[in-house]
Amino acid sequence: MAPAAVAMPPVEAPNVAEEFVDHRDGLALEATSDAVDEVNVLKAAMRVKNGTASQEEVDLYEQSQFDADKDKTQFRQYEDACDRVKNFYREQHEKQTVAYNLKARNDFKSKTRAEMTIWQAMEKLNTLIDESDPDTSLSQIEHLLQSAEAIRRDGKPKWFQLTGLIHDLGKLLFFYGAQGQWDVVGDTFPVGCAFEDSIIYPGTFAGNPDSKDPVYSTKHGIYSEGCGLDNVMLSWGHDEYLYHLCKEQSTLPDEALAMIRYHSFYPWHSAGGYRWMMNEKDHEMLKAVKAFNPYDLYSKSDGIPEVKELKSYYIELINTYFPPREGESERVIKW
Ligand SMILES: O[C@H]1[C@H](O)[C@@H](O)[C@H](O)[C@@H](O)[C@H]1O
Ligand SMILES: [Fe+2]
Ligand SMILES: [Fe+2]
Repeated sequence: MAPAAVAMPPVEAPNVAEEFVDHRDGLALEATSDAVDEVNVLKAAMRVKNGTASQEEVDLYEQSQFDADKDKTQFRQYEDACDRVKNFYREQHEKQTVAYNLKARNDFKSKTRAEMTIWQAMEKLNTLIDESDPDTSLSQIEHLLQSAEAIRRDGKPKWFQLTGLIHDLGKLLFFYGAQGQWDVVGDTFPVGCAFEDSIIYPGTFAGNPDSKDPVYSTKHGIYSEGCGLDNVMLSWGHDEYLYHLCKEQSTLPDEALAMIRYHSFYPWHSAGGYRWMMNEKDHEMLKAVKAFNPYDLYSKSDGIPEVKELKSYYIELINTYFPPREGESERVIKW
C-alpha cells in the first residue's frame, strides 16, 4: 500500500511552528485509506470492537491490585542510576529536537522496514539490551511476557494481555535505521514547547537547541491549551512507531492504542506534567495508560517466564487482534 502523500513542512524554515500546526493532521500520520479499509473489513468480519472498550472492560482494568505488594522505592531510581543510564538521557535530551522529530516521522512514512510476524519480531528484539532502563537486565522477550502474564493473572481482558505482550516491540526500530538508542527507548516528552521539570534529568536539556528557540522554549510553544495529545509531537521512539503500526494493522481498541503510544510518557502519566495540553478524550486515555503502567514497571521483579510453554496461548491472542490473511497462519506485519 502506498504511504499517504503528505507535504512535510520545511524543517529549516523560521516559522516551523506555524507550518507544523497547519500540517499536523498529516504529521499525526493517520492511517492510509487502504489500510483503514482493510482493518474495517477485518473488524466487521470478526465482530471485534475497535473504538473504545466497553464499560465492563474499563471496570476490569480499573480494579487492579497487581502492584499492592510491590516495593515501589526499588524502581526508577534515576539519581542512583549507573552512568550508562545517565549518559543515555543526556544524549536523548540534547538530540530530540523538533527538526529531528519531523525528519523521523517523514522517514517512517517513506518505507516499510521489514515484513515479519509478531512472534518473529519478539525473537529479533531479544538481542537488544535497553540502555535507558535502570530496572531490568532481562531480555526483551522476557519483559514482554512478564508484563502480559501479570495482566493475565489479574484476569484482565485479552486485548489488555496482548497489549502487554507487544507494547515494547517498537524497539525493533533500533535495527532499522535508528541513530542510536536515544531515538528508540527511554521516557518520552513533548517537543515544540518548553521541557518541563516533570521529565527526569531536566537539567540536561540545556544542550538541546530547542531550549533556546523563541517559540519552542515557551510554555505552550507551537501548541495551545487543550489541543489534545493526538496533536502533540512526542519525542520519537518505540511508542510512537508501534502505535502507528497497530493503528493500521490491528483491531486493538483505542485504550490499547493509548497504552502503547503513551506508556513511556512518564512526565504526563506519572509525574502529573503537561496537563494543560489534554482534551476530553485524553482524560479517558490517561486512565487506561495508568492502568497499564504497573504491569510494565513492577512486573520486572517477577519470576522469569517460560517462553516455550506460553507461546501457543499468545499466538492465539495475536491472531485475534492481528488476523492472518488468507494463506497465512500468522499475520505478516509490515514493520
Ligand atoms: O527505560 C525504559 C524503557 O525504555 C521502556 O521501554 C520505556 O517504556 C520506559 O519509559 C523507559 O523508562
Ligand atoms: Fe517501553
Ligand atoms: Fe516495557
